[in-house]
Amino acid sequence: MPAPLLREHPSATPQAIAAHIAEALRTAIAERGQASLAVSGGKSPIPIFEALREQDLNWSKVCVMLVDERIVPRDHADSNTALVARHLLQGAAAAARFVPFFRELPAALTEQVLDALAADANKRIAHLPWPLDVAVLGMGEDAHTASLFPGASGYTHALQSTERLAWVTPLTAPHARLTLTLPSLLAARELLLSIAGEKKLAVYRQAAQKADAALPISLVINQTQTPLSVWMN
Ligand SMILES: O=C(O)C(O)[C@@H](O)[C@H](O)[C@H](O)COP(=O)(O)O
Repeated sequence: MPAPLLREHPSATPQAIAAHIAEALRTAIAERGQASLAVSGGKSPIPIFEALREQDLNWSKVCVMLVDERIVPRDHADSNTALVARHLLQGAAAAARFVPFFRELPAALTEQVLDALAADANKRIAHLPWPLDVAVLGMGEDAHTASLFPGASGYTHALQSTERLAWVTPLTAPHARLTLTLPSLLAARELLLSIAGEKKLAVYRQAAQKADAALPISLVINQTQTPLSVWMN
């Protein structure tokens, strides 16, 4: 039986997901005068971003940040910051305030440098409206979500840290990352998870059975703190 905070939306369209996000942001603006939205990178959110930017919303009251960022320069093909700039912060949505985790990058990413980058990024996001109103999550076929990659260095810390953000170096995906920690994701007022395709659906179904740190998304699904809507297609 699905957890009480979990709502599944089969045959989801990017428009339906965008309408749901926009409604939550409008409510936040009406109640608190501003809204905060964290979005995932990767490929699947692109149609959602393009539908969301068309929503009727007072974008100047919306703060946008990433759920996770690959530690690459902004002009790198894998930059989530560039992805958001290209696909979400366009038209009326360009009025949103986007807060990047970093600007300049050091040449070598030692653990010490990663600690300093994470500390600096934590400072950058310290003044944003918090908890997040909405966090939009994706999922990989290894059940990672945000940059919570099973077995990665930094993973256990990112599951437990009281900081908003931490670094993670995945074994199975390129680039060291900065990611919102599990506690800060679960502190959001609302979580959305978007998954597409049979393979991801099977992983989701398996992860829905029980919380297991080997399947990071299971820690988001099997929690009793935050409403989670799952959008499948
Ligand atoms: O890598 C990132 O930047 C992510 O935020 C990550 O968690 C992503 O959501 C999944 O890897 C799914 O990625 P796709 O949408 O590309 O399948």
